[in-house]
Amino acid sequence: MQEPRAQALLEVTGVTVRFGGITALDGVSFKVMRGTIAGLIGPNGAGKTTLFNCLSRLYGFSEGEILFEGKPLTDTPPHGIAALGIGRTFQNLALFRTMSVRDNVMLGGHARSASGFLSNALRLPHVQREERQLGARASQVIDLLDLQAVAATPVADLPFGTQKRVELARALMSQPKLLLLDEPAGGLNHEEVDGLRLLLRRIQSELQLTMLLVEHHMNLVMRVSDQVIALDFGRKIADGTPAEVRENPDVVRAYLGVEA
Ligand SMILES: Nc1ncnc2c1ncn2[C@@H]1O[C@H](COP(=O)(O)OP(=O)(O)OP(=O)(O)O)[C@@H](O)[C@H]1O
Repeated sequence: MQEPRAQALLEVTGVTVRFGGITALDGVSFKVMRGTIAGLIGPNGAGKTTLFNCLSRLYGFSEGEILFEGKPLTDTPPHGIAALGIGRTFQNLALFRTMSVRDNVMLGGHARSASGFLSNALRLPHVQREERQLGARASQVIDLLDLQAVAATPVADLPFGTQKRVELARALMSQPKLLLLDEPAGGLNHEEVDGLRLLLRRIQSELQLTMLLVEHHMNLVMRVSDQVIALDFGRKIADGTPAEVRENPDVVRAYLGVEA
């Protein structure tokens, strides 16, 4: 039997999504191995967001299959995706701006908590235990993302780059096995992008996390990813190491719009 770490965590096979006359994804297949960072690139309209939305079950697909840990994703309803181990961040931050960093982070853990509304309201002993565990985990995640100094600060009072780290922290609270990052470098300055690259590597090594990121910031994708997948007009045009993909003539053509 194969070692679990050597297996693909995610296997996308022949996924096709159509919106009326538009084929947003056209038979896309790729694998992401456990513990690796994969970058998903492509010009505007290539199908990157559509693919993310398929992975978080916001969109259905007319053909193909997505296996997560060897099981069809379609076996799990959309609201069960976080509990299955797939977390995500959004292009536009989805934080509660008047709440503190710590409270925002804590909320990320509730997506996976087992307690129901009634036992929460009654503060039953197992709920209190769960709250304590969530609190301890929030402290760990806040430390990992260097947010200790601002833990009590309302999110609205923080610079945009720090707010993005809070969103990342919140996504980590659900203890995902696969983290989908939607343009994590969007809106960040040069220095912040470099900090993000180191942070993603730290998260990967400390939490043994697998990540798939959609990103337009080429420098970040090429430096942080173990594998890069390129889409164009809904089709996969390249899949390999950053060096291989950067030199691929179809990728060069897709970005420059000229013969390579
Ligand atoms: N809900 C939808 N209804 C109709 N068409 C859609 C929908 N979502 C995406 N599309 C179309 O599918 C194609 C792929 O779009 P998608 O947003 O996945 O591309 P993208 O690679 O994420 O682009 P960008 O980099 O600009 O975010 C586009 O032609 C888009 O107009």
